[in-house]
Amino acid sequence: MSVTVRAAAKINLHLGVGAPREDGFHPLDTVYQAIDLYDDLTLSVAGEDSLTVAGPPYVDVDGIPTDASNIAMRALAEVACGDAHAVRISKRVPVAGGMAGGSADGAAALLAHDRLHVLDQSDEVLLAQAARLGSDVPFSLVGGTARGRGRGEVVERIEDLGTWWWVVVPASVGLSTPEVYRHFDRLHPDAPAQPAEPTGLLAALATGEPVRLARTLHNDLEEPAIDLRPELGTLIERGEAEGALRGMVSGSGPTCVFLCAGRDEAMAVAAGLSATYDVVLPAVGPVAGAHVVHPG
Ligand SMILES: C[C@](O)(CO)[C@H](O)COP(=O)(O)OP(=O)(O)OC[C@H]1O[C@@H](n2ccc(N)nc2=O)[C@H](O)[C@@H]1O
Ligand SMILES: Nc1ncnc2c1ncn2[C@@H]1O[C@H](COP(=O)(O)OP(=O)(O)OP(=O)(O)O)[C@@H](O)[C@H]1O
Repeated sequence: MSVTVRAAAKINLHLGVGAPREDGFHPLDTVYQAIDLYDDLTLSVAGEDSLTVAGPPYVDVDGIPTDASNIAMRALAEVACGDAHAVRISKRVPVAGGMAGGSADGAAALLAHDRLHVLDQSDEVLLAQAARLGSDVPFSLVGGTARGRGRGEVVERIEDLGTWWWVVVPASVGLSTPEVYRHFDRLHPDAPAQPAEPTGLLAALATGEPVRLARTLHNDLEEPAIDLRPELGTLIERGEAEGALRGMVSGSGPTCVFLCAGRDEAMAVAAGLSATYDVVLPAVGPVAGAHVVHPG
């Protein structure tokens, strides 16, 4: 008996970051969107704990711990009541890419555990478990388009009837999320306590018009990420020259994402970028949060 859960990568359409709190975390006002780039996690009961990861060549499988420090194993340690488990992850979300790949696996493990053991816990309980694992994990459960506050873990769904086409360009070497936040602090020692609100973006989302959304995309971690990796600035300019409405760093980076006018435009931008960049992935959002699927 096994259960497979699919969980999506995220983009931050808006990422407002405030001055660090006393606990070291930064207050956020963010708008997440789940896109159709997925990890699948399969869970079964076993004699001893084990974890294996497989993925396409662009996924840095060697950069993923397979011991108790893997976020999927941490999730199980949080909730398991004695049983050992075998975990298989089929990974497509770039590692340390700013797309919440680890968080997706943490959310998938929580949901798979709940379903495998027929616990049928409430959303409230699962969301509280997710918040203990990491700031992005509750959103990985919820999916769709949602506003995140607190340190990102307080998630509120947003009605989003749009279909948004993206082109995703991962980097071959990841960036550390804490390092990007530390660099934000260096660049902005006088950052206000309150993060920037996504007022314009929420209005643009409601119109369903990509040109309007493009004008309101905002990421406070873009500047530190580009300062650490200047080539990301070149990539963003190139994607916009290829016809994207707007390019931006995804979360803490280094993955860059490009909003396009529609499906055909995304395919054209992807074809143009493919001449220079090895991995270029068209994607659409919003999509569902973590959910059970039949193993493929
Ligand atoms: C950059 C984002 O992806 C935007 O959604 C998230 O803020 C990162 O979320 P995450 O990877 O789930 O982060 P966590 O695992 O909770 O924290 C990892 C580290 O990131 C930094 N961190 C994270 C979230 C936050 N609001 N402030 C922070 O300063 C802290 O150094 C923390 O020790
Ligand atoms: N299941 C997992 N998948 C990927 N990385 C994991 C996993 N478990 C632990 N890690 C570790 O966590 C680090 C960050 O990985 P992750 O892919 O979640 O970064 P990220 O997408 O930049 O995160 P975020 O966008 O939430 O800040 C990796 O470098 C790796 O060492």
